[in-house]
Amino acid sequence: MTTLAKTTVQAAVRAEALTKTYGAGNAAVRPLQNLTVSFPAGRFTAVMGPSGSGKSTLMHVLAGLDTPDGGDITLATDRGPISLTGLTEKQLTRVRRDSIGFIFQAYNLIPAMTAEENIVLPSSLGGRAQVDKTFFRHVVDRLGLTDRLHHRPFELSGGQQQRVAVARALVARPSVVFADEPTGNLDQASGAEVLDLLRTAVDEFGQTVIMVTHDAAAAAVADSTVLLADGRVVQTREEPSAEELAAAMLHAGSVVGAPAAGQATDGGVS
Ligand SMILES: Nc1ncnc2c1ncn2[C@@H]1O[C@H](COP(=O)(O)OP(=O)(O)OP(=O)(O)O)[C@@H](O)[C@H]1O
Repeated sequence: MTTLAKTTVQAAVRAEALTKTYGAGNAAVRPLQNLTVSFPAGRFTAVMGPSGSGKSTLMHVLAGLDTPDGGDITLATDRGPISLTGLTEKQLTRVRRDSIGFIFQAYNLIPAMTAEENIVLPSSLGGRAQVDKTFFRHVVDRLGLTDRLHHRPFELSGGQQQRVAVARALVARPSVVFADEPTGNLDQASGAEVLDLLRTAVDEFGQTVIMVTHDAAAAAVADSTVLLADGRVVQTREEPSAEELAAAMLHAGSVVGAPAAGQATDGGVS
């Protein structure tokens, strides 16, 4: 019991026995199959797995963008732990706005708005307290966006657009930042820059980052990696090398759903 309590306190997000099914009968797809995982606060965790293993579904469900069919999700926030399951849509919207940042592969910026307007948009919705100007300047400066603030997305490169999206996710100081393939559309140099910024968010701003990636080199930037296969956690690794992760991905692809001998299988990475 003591261990469980300690794990709960240290976890930024904990998911217990998540299930999710799309469709019915023979056409049913089960992207989450009794999935339990814990993401420690103040750390950078990568989520990897074969295509269709449930990574994006997990991110969306953990971030309150989609609802699981069963299981529990607990998010540690400034106001204490919040269970996402059972919240009304209105309550969920508030939790997303106040405690969650999300970075999408396709940036998802508002085309008619400047970079600055995009960055502060979530913070200005719903009567929320305005963004901390000092922190805004710090983030924008660290992300190299100071002289791009008045540009619209179409006037920015892909890498710059993703940096705006990273700034948007960080400025409100959410409890946790989810990133779903944030480097998937970027060239290698821009991708490395975004990864460096996510690392900075953890190391300098003390934030929690959970990132889905297909790229073993990108995952190696994280502190630990959770490997999914067939809707379950099959392995967790602390500070793995890119080579170890590439080998683990091959293994997960060939032994879908079967935990590797001697590996952690409870989903806990804290
Ligand atoms: N809205 C949806 N409706 C029906 N099926 C869905 C939906 N979203 C996801 N799926 C299915 O659920 C499974 C898991 O999808 P998910 O996107 O979570 O996998 P993934 O690991 O992120 O894959 P990839 O690496 O290819 O992005 C897939 O078979 C997918 O087709």
